[in-house]
Amino acid sequence: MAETDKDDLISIIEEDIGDVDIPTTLPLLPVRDVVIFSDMLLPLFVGREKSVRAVEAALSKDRFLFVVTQKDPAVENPKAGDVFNVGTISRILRVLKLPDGRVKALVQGFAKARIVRYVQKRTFYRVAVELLEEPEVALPDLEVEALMRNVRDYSEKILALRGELTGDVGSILEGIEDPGKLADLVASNLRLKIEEAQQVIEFVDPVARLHKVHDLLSREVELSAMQAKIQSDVKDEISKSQRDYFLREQMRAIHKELGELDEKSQELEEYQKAIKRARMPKPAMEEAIKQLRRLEQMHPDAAESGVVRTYLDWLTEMPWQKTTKDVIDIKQAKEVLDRDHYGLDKIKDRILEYLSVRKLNPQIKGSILCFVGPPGVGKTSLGQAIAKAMRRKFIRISLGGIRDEAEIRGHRRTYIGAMPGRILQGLKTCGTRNPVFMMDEIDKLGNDFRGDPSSALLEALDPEQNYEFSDHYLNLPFDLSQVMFILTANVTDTIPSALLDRMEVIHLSGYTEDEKRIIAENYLVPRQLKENGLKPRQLTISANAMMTMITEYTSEAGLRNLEREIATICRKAARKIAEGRKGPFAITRGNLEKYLGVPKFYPELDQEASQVGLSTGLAWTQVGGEVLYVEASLIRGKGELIITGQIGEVMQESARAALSYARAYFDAVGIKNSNFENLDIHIHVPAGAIPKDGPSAGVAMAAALISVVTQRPIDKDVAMTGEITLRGRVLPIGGLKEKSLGALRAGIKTVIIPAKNKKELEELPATIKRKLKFVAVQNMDEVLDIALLAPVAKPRAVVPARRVKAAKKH
Ligand SMILES: Nc1ncnc2c1ncn2[C@@H]1O[C@H](COP(=O)(O)OP(=O)(O)OP(=O)(O)O)[C@@H](O)[C@H]1O
Repeated sequence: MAETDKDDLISIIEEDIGDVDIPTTLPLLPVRDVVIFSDMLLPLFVGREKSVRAVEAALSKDRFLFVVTQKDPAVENPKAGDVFNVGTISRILRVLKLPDGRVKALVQGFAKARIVRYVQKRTFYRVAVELLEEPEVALPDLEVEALMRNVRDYSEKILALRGELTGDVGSILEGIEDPGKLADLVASNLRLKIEEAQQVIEFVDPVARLHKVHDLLSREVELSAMQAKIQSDVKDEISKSQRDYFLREQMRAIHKELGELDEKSQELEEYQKAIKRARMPKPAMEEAIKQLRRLEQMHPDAAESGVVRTYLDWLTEMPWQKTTKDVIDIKQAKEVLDRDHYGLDKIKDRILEYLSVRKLNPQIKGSILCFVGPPGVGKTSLGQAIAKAMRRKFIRISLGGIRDEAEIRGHRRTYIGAMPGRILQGLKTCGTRNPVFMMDEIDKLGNDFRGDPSSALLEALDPEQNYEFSDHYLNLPFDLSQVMFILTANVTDTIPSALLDRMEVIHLSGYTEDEKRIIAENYLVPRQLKENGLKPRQLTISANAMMTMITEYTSEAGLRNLEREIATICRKAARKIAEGRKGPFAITRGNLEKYLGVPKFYPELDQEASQVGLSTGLAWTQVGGEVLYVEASLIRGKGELIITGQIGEVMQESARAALSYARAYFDAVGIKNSNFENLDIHIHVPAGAIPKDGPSAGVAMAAALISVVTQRPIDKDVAMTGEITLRGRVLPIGGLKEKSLGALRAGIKTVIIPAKNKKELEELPATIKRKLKFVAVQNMDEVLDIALLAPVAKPRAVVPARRVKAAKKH
């Protein structure tokens, strides 16, 4: 058997064999796994019996052998067809007989030859060969030189990539000028596959052989480069993570040595404790543990781990079981309500009844309270007082402008930056699951393609289903049934009806000027003094000054702006004291302007004189009651009705009804309707861009129309409210108290109200009734009797020239 010892250095020996006769019949030595090229030195272990004989035969003669490669290295006893035809005539340079019968021989390739026939086949093969003479290459040849240069470069590159490049390789390669020899040397050192090496040897023409080697080399360069890259990438990756791992382990060992926990274990342990502390219901606990496991397996820097941590934080910080103990002492609750709020007797009673029921039946799934009223009338502070009375925590969120369902119910965790909805956020902030939870501006809730927040809200508020409210972020049911929800709104019309059905609406109306003064003196001023660091004796505000502030510096149903003005005075006084001035400061009507600047409102001046075609209606808006002026005029046109001034559909219809009534009236009083054929009737409801709607201005519109046609001015001190029918009946309206307060603020003296509203007068504060004269009417005739003054000119249905011009200009 002939085996190559591939690890032995194979090098070239330039030996002149010119004077040696190369025989053409030689013993055959089949070898496996190697192709021997001319000039190549190769140590061989010869073990197979036939091969040992062949070696012995060679040694007994001139030491020449024909070394040829087996096609299949696995064949133990190769026959004629099992070896390639082309091989190398080689000479044994040295032999060593081994004790086990094997022979170690060092052979050197001499010349390339092809087997012509098998001469002897018995104990070993002997073959007759034909020498394959290489054709001469005519040098210098540019192409051959370029090829040789490339082959040298490639060889060096490959050896470098394999890490086998030694200093002398370059010079050895440089030293070979024969293209055939270069091809052989490179091929023999390239660790080619047997088939490829055999292909190379079979090219007799040296240039063709060099080409083949060149092709093999270029492929090998690519392969080796790729291999090297992959290896280095893998190595980099491995070495980085190994390094990190190693460092982390070291840190862990150090911490352990110091009796401390490393950051990760510490964090995990803390979460574990927090999960226990949170006393979650079973499903939440299971989810928390599952997430903790996930976190444990994650690399601390993985992006996903942040998401898991935030989720765990939420889970563990939610007040799953934490509650405050309700103390419902009705007497004490009354004290708290009275201490913080003046008046509001009916509302306080209603709240105390609500609390009493809760005291007797704590499990009651009662309705939800909803405070409705203009801004600054104490809705929020009543909510706070309820919380205080029950010793519950108080939390307040505003729903105004919320359009996205996710604001209520949270975003799914798959979104980046996902968060639970406002309700759970609120609960987490206050830390108990039974707070008084106030939701402001329920009437300003939006609704669009992002979902309907009101349906999510309904789920949260509905006592039938809110014991397992499901927030998209938490994705676990949370019990809201212990929360006491209180909603607030300015009006009820825009509250989604499904919500309104479930609420117990408590109306809070605005305050009269006297009430405001009393509240200001007893509640707002002491609070503002305290907040601004002043002592009561350092600043006093006279009753007169306070009244002026109420009438000339604010014009509102509630107390917001008044409190702000008081705060301004306190701040200014505080500054003076801080600057070293000694008090006390007394604010009087005389020096009020020094503190607050010029008055902002002149209520008495709203309408200086009674005018033709100008009536005063009363409106009930989001900010309380207000006067509403209605102007009517006749201009040349085609008998059309023009209505302007941001008014809603109901009010427009009301204007048409008023016009129809007015026409019937003109007929009745003998004014020909044919007079209007060339005239347009224009009704305008001025005062800002505030949208106005509702039917209760019908009476005021009819009065303005009749006034402009009859040329009788309308008494400026009279305000009117009521819906009108085509036959002139006056129908009832809502919000009488608010409207009366609005009328008072505007300096009105007489208010015409529908007869059906008369009963409500009993509930109005005495101060209002003292200052305002109420006249209840059944029909429009009565209104006209009270409101219209004597005509300023002859009744006519034509337009004064001055007005036509003005109208044309526009
Ligand atoms: N009856 C009252 N007695 C004492 N203080 C009052 C009374 N009503 C309102 N206030 C005070 O007036 C201020 C404004 O009230 P609050 O903030 O409760 O109004 P609100 O109705 O909630 O207004 P908004 O609708 O704008 O939220 C508060 O400082 C409140 O304490």
